[in-house]
Formats: sequence, C-alpha cells, structure tokens
Amino acid sequence: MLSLNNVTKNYGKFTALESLSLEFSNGIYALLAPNGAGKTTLIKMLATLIFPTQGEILWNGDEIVKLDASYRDLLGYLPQDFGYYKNHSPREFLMYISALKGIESTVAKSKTEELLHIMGLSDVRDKKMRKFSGGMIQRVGIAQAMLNNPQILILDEPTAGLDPKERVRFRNLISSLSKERIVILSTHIVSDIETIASRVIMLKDHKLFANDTPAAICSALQGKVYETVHMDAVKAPYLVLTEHQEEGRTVTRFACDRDCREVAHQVPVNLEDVFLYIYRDEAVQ
Ligand SMILES: Nc1ncnc2c1ncn2[C@@H]1O[C@H](COP(=O)(O)OP(=O)(O)OP(=O)(O)O)[C@@H](O)[C@H]1O
Repeated sequence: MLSLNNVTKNYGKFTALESLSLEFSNGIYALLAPNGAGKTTLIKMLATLIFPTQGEILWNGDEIVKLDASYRDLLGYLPQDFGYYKNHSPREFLMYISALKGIESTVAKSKTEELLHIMGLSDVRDKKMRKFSGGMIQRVGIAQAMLNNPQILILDEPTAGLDPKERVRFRNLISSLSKERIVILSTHIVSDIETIASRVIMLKDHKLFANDTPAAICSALQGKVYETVHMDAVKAPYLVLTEHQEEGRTVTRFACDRDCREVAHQVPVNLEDVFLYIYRDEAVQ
C-alpha cells in the first residue's frame, strides 16, 4: 500500500498542498481538480521528482525516499509533457526507454511487442511517430510507463488533447491495466474518469476536499440538482450548472438547496454537477 501522512508541499512561501493524508491500494484513483490545484505537485512527489516539505510518503510502511531505486522499480510514470523523439518508431522508442530503465534486451524485446499489442500499436510499430495522432502518442506514453510492469502507474493529465473516440479507448485501456496495480491519474475532465475511477480525490484550496467513490461523491448533491426550461420561474439563490438545447428550447441544469419541484424536475446527480458545484467560484446567483 502507498500512503501519504500529513504531506505538505511549499514552493518558497507558497503552500501548494497542505496536510494531505491518503492511502492507495489496487484500483484507479482519479485526482480531479481545476488547473493549478496541486495535482502535478502531488504526482511529482509520488514519482520522487520533488519531495514533501513536511510529512512522509510510505510504500508498505517504508519511506519512499529511503527505498530510492527499489521504489522507482515499482513505478511507471507518464508526465504531462511526455517527451519523445518524432523520428523514432514506437518500437525503437520503447527499446530505447527499456535500455534507460536497465531492462535486459531479450526481456525488453518481448515486453515491447506485448505492450505494442495491448496498446493497439502493432500495425504502426515501425512507423515514425511524427505523423501519429495525440491518442496514438499517449498510448506510446502509457506503454513506456508499463515497460517494467509497474505496481504503481502514475499518469499526469493523460487524456489532454485526445478526441472523443480516443478517450473511450483510453478509458477501457486504463480500466484493464488497473486490475493488478495502483493507477493514479490526474485530470480536470470529469467524463474521463466518472465510469472507471475506484475513488475520486478532489483538491480544493490546496487541501484534500474529498476522497471517495464517484457514487458517494455524487450523493452529496442528491435531490439538489434540477432541470427546467422555465428558469425565469426559479427563485434565487441557485447555481446554474449547464445548459443545452432540446427541441429549440434551452434546458437549464441547476443546483438549489430548496425544493424546486414545482418549476423543475429533479435529475440524477453526476460527477460533473459536483465538480461544477465545488469549483463554482462566485457563480452562485
Ligand atoms: N516550482 C514551482 N515554484 C513555484 N510555484 C509552483 C511550482 N510548481 C507549481 N507551482 C504552483 O503550485 C500550484 C499547483 O501547481 P500544480 O502544477 O501542482 O497544479 P495542477 O493542479 O497540476 O495544475 P496544472 O494542471 O495546471 O498543472 C500552482 O499555483 C502553481 O503555480
């Protein structure tokens, strides 16, 4: 098990994360928060690229800084700005990363072929990556993070730049990879993780705000989310969540603490509602 005990990270006088305590066992953990909330800071600490100012991060009870290389052997990491060589083919690139990771060459060859297959890249294994789509590059990125069969797979904003079809493929892939390992991924795109996350970790004001299953997080707003085409009949205060067009009319989805069933109908809460509600700034009317 991977755990954080009261971890604080300061950059000079600025506190990016404060007193964070978390535990991770096998499954998918989604760090969900707006940009700047501290997701990358947390991920970099878990990847031992930066270190807590206070508190400790433990793997099975041992501090990860003390475990050093033996902890990094357990780790697969896809950074936000994943650097690759455009003139490399996926196969060349994976062999190159294997060499950097010190993986023996026959093991590296068979692992590379296996991962190219799992990631759906076998057909393009020898094509230069310069013409690859964002989704294909991200799959190469996940493959390089999986080369050492990591027990902890950390993905920082892995869906940035993917089109909807690639997102679906990505979700299925991550879900299948999470059976035997801890997968920690950061995103600010709710739909990427709503159906696959075992737990959602939300950060707010540089602190832990929520750490629960998607269903439990949604239950916080149960009975408070409505839709209506008669928004003018709804009395303030309320928070508009989203709007969409239906048969030429604007349907407004909103959250309200009062019973609004006379003018709107209650709808099941989704994670996007909660996200918009929690990170609403001054939008309450
Ligand atoms: N090296 C640094 N020095 C000073 N401040 C930093 C440093 N790195 C991050 N920060 C600040 O810490 C806060 C959290 O940054 P972080 O990158 O962890 O956020 P994030 O949630 O990952 O957002 P994003 O998705 O935009 O990267 C931000 O306000 C950022 O400006």
